[in-house]
Amino acid sequence: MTNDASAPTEELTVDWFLANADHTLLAPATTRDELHDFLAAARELGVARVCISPSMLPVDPEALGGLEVVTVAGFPSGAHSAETKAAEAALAVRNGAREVDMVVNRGAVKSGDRAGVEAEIRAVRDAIPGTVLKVILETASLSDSEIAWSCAAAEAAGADFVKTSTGFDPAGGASVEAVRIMADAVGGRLGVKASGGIRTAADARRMREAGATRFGVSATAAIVASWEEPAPAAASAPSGGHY
Ligand SMILES: O=C[C@H](O)COP(=O)(O)O
Repeated sequence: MTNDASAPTEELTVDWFLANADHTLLAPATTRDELHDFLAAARELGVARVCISPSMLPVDPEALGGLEVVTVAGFPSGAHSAETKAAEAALAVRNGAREVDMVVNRGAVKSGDRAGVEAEIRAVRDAIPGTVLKVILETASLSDSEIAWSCAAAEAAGADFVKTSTGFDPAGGASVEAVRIMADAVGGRLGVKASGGIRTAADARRMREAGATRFGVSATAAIVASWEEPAPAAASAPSGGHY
């Protein structure tokens, strides 16, 4: 299964987390040297995948050292045309991306344009057949009902995952509540990627318990370092956001 949408029953070990984390570097001013250091750290951490900006592709296979490349389309606003997102995704796949995380058109979601949302996701889906496609909803800016029907649109359009956040929305990143709504909406048929503001192992565990099957994280080293720490008594929702 491409979306690892299995129910969250297995123990959340650090190895499972590393196998299901997209170690992320999407800061717009990232330099080539910073990318090089990030990839070296990713190999050291033992993650399976890195999520980087499409302008960084293709990546020297030696620098990748077996890491799979995830990239983004229409990032971070999502306000690009469907054609632009589809072309960006197709180019990224030609440049070595194995998975593409597209940002949904939030204006269309806010307008209640279910057909338009589904059509743009399908446009990207059709542009990259056989490549894992995730749909970023930017859930902190959506109502519960908007999250739920957007997930249904993503499923109908053939996406493999729904994903909470870009990590760049001032309104916030992933929340337990949003992940739960998404997991309920896709019912295990699609994966659920929690991303944005996940900073500790306790955050990751809460997301997993809510139904996350994948994590988008830039604080991967800190999460791994905090793995054996006791969980804090009070659950705090990650705030997310780089701005
Ligand atoms: O897509 C992934 C996010 O950009 C990661 O957000 P983060 O830097 O808050 O972990």
